Amino acid sequence: MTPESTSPGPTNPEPAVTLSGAQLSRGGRTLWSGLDLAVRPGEFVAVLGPNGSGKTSLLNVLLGRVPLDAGSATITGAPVRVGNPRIGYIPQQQPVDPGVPLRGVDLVGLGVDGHRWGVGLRHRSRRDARIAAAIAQVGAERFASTRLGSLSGGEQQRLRVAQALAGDPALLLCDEPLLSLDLANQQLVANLIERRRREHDTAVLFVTHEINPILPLVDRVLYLVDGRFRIGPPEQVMTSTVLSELYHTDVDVLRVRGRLIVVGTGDAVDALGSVGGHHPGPEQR
Ligand SMILES: Nc1ncnc2c1ncn2[C@@H]1O[C@H](COP(=O)(O)OP(=O)(O)OP(=O)(O)O)[C@@H](O)[C@H]1O
Repeated sequence: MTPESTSPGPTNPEPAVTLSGAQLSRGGRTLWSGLDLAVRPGEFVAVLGPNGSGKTSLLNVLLGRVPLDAGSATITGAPVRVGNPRIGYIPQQQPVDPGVPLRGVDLVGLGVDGHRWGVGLRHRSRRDARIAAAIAQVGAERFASTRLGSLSGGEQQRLRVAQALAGDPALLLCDEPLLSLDLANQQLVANLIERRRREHDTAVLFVTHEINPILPLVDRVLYLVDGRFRIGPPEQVMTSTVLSELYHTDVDVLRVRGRLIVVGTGDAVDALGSVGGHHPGPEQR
């Protein structure tokens, strides 16, 4: 597959992300190779795959933290680099020690001037206004001045979203942002990301093990398995045929009340881990 977009223009804008012939090996293993992908502005791409398939490593490549072994990667037309202000990043949730003196408002502040360490915005009032706007965007005014370690996982995650949005990103990289959130907070965080995408044409690369909470939002899926991958709309990739090919074993994909249930057999049960929503939901338990 080759990146779909050619020369940028009003009807063919610069892709938010391009990967061309991208290859990455870690620990002596090729995670993926020959990866071609162009993500257009405003596109929502879910990145799925079992543990260790290279999803987080892909985000690290786009963040400029890990070099490709072959091929190239660009962000809004420019080569990847560390500290790219066009990128908003929501990392995997880490527990925050209650003793850490960082407040929500400080975390969001890093999103405003994090790419300009030691310089900051010229006018403090403008910086404060941007922080306040980002906090308001996620409805976190009530707890923004509280220490992060004293906040619930859902409250912390809202502030991480605010931090990622504060820099006005063209691309949002989200690493399992719904992990360990209850259903209401999953919905809330997914809606915040979706609103950003819709209102600002921000492209979204969303790493997840559970596609169901975001299924209505997803334009395309990038599914990585043991060095193999498929890219396409969910209805073309999340099928028994495609997943059986990727896993080299029988995998059934069922649609139950708008949810995708992935059922593997033999090794696939282990290989699938928590992939793609095969967990029994409350209604199946
Ligand atoms: N710095 C590193 N050095 C060596 N190997 C690494 C490094 N970082 C990651 N890896 C290996 O690369 C592989 C892919 O890791 P990665 O974190 O990208 O997977 P993932 O698909 O995000 O997994 P998970 O679903 O468990 O988060 C793993 O086998 C991991 O051990």
